[in-house]
Amino acid sequence: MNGPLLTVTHLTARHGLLTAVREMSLTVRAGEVVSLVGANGAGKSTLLRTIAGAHPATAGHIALGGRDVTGMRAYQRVREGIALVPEGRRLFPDLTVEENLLVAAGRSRTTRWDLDRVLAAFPMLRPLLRQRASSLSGGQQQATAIARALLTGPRLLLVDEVSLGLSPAAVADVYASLATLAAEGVTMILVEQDLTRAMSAAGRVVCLREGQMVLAQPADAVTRQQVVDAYFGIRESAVPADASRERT
Ligand SMILES: Nc1ncnc2c1ncn2[C@@H]1O[C@H](COP(=O)(O)OP(=O)(O)OP(=O)(O)O)[C@@H](O)[C@H]1O
Repeated sequence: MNGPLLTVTHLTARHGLLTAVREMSLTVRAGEVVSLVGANGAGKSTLLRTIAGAHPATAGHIALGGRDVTGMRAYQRVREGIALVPEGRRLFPDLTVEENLLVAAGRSRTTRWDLDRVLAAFPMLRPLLRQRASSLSGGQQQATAIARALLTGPRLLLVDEVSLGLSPAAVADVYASLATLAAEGVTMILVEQDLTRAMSAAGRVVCLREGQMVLAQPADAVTRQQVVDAYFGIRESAVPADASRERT
């Protein structure tokens, strides 16, 4: 089994007085795909952004491959191998798909992910290379944003809100490409609201609630109901122990 690639230790991140991520610890092994789920405001985006250096950590540590990156700026973490696809994707709308991709390719850490290889994982982008990003559908934009992140040669790919706002067909296309990346051993943390997708795409499901991790289980060892219960904070103990006796 591969060793840990990402180690998050007692991480706290705030927005002013609000603690969005509270003393969270999480380890992700090389080659692992983790789905991060949780209700709106649970802290998923803040966790991803803090790992990527787009938001400051108040306390705790983040290490990649054993190297502490907590004090590094976002661009330095890209060089270390952390790539974030943010919510809203943030493409350059006036540039073509190819230009958006090549912006990142110039900063690649490795030659492993060149344009051809990325396009093999995202075949839907090939006919779109000359189109301006502003003319793309949501699914095409998401594919471009993930492909752009891949061209930085990441060791860890973070994708916020993979399927938010996409049509069912676009979601299927994006997940087909993510499955290709997973098969190639790309380590990923995916924020996904769709629990069915979250559980089928990942090896492990991690659920956050109010800035804390309330479930972290192999995807095949947990039921959808258990994830839903963790999501809403419903515990078995909330069901009266004598409820079944009352019915008899
Ligand atoms: N820029 C900000 N300023 C102030 N508070 C913020 C900011 N961004 C997030 N928050 C708050 O931090 C908490 C965690 O938000 P975060 O966006 O990390 O959650 P999330 O699980 O990603 O939810 P969503 O699915 O809505 O994006 C929420 O209470 C949110 O209101």
